[in-house]
Amino acid sequence: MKEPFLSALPLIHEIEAAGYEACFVGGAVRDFLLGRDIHDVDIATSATPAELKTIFSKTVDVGIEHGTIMVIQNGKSYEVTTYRSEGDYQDYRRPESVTFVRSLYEDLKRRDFTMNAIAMDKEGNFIDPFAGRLAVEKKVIVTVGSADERFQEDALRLMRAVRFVSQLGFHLEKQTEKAIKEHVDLLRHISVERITAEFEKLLDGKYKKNAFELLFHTGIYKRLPSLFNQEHVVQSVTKLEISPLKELDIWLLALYFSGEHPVTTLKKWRLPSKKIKLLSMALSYLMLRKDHFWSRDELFTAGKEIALLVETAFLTIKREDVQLAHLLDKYESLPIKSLKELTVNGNDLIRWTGKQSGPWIGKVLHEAAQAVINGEIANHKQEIRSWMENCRLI
Ligand SMILES: Nc1ccn([C@@H]2O[C@H](COP(=O)(O)OP(=O)(O)OP(=O)(O)O)[C@@H](O)[C@H]2O)c(=O)n1
Ligand SMILES: [Mg+2]
Repeated sequence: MKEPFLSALPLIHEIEAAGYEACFVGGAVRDFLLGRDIHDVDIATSATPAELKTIFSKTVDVGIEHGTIMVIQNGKSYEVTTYRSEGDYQDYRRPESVTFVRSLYEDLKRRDFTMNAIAMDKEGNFIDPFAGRLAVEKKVIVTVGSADERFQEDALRLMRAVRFVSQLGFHLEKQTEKAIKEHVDLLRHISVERITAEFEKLLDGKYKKNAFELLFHTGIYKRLPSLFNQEHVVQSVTKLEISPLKELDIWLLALYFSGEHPVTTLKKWRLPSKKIKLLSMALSYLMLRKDHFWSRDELFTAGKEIALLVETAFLTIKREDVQLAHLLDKYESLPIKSLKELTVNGNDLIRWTGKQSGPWIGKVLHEAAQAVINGEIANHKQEIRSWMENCRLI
């Protein structure tokens, strides 16, 4: 056995010493079998939360209504969940109240996919009544028992299936895929926040092209908080497979293909306002890098055109530039961020040239602004004027 299971072992020993069962379950066991990084181990037990509290001195009620408490030991925290059974699901969402059971089998039976229904005991033996290990070996996502029932119990599982495709590169078993198609409408019962949380994991996955194809193929995309243009997204995602950008890219694409104001789209996904701000800034920076100096309003209405630009920007931007933080630092350090910040305006141009006002003014200002952004000249009135004269712009 390896970390982080090893440091959680004493907990299992203590629960067992008190006369109850305890084992590792869920994503940690699945990821262990796959050789993936394991973030947090989940422990399942036959002891009720009240019984656990008599065993451990430091506990926090993190999800006690679902039978989960957090045990704190040696400065680390572990989620321990009491075995529970299916059948308490209401309105196709997670159950409001749960029925605790004493049997591990009953607990594994109510889980979503066989790969997530494998338990591992303290000696590293697997308890795998639904052939989850075989599914992992075959890279297949298949529900535990009836697919219809599992999806009706909690419709978020539709999204989970697709995000596992993206993270793990697995494929959907036939019946499971059929049931997803049939139950797409159930997603309307699921909160936007939960859908977005799964979608963000999907965006972070290595196999997002497959996942996006599935979103369209199953019809899930119609139930997402904002619409995507299917053809454009599939094309772009194919390119993005080789793009070093991770979540930023698809969020940006989501904006363009929705054909509406980016902030409107991102609000539909209920992203935190800080994130919305960061994404708009990253968007502006990408535009500036592609020599497109547009006002915010123009930027927001340019839709498709921006999409094409960003696609090429993804492919041309240097790898070290792509970290969001790096991108934003660069954006912050730009000498000007809009035409209005240029020290020269249209009236100056008219005065200097004696010419009539017209579309030429915008073009000249635009070129000067781009030169300032590229660091060719400083944002000083006289310097800009000389530069314009040298370039025969005025
Ligand atoms: N809608 C859900 C959510 C979770 N589970 C079960 O609860 C476990 C833990 O859930 P969670 O931590 O949300 O997902 P993981 O599968 O552990 O994935 P991750 O690695 O992203 O945490 C899952 O493995 C699965 O057995 C479920 O049956 N149905
Ligand atoms: Mg987990």
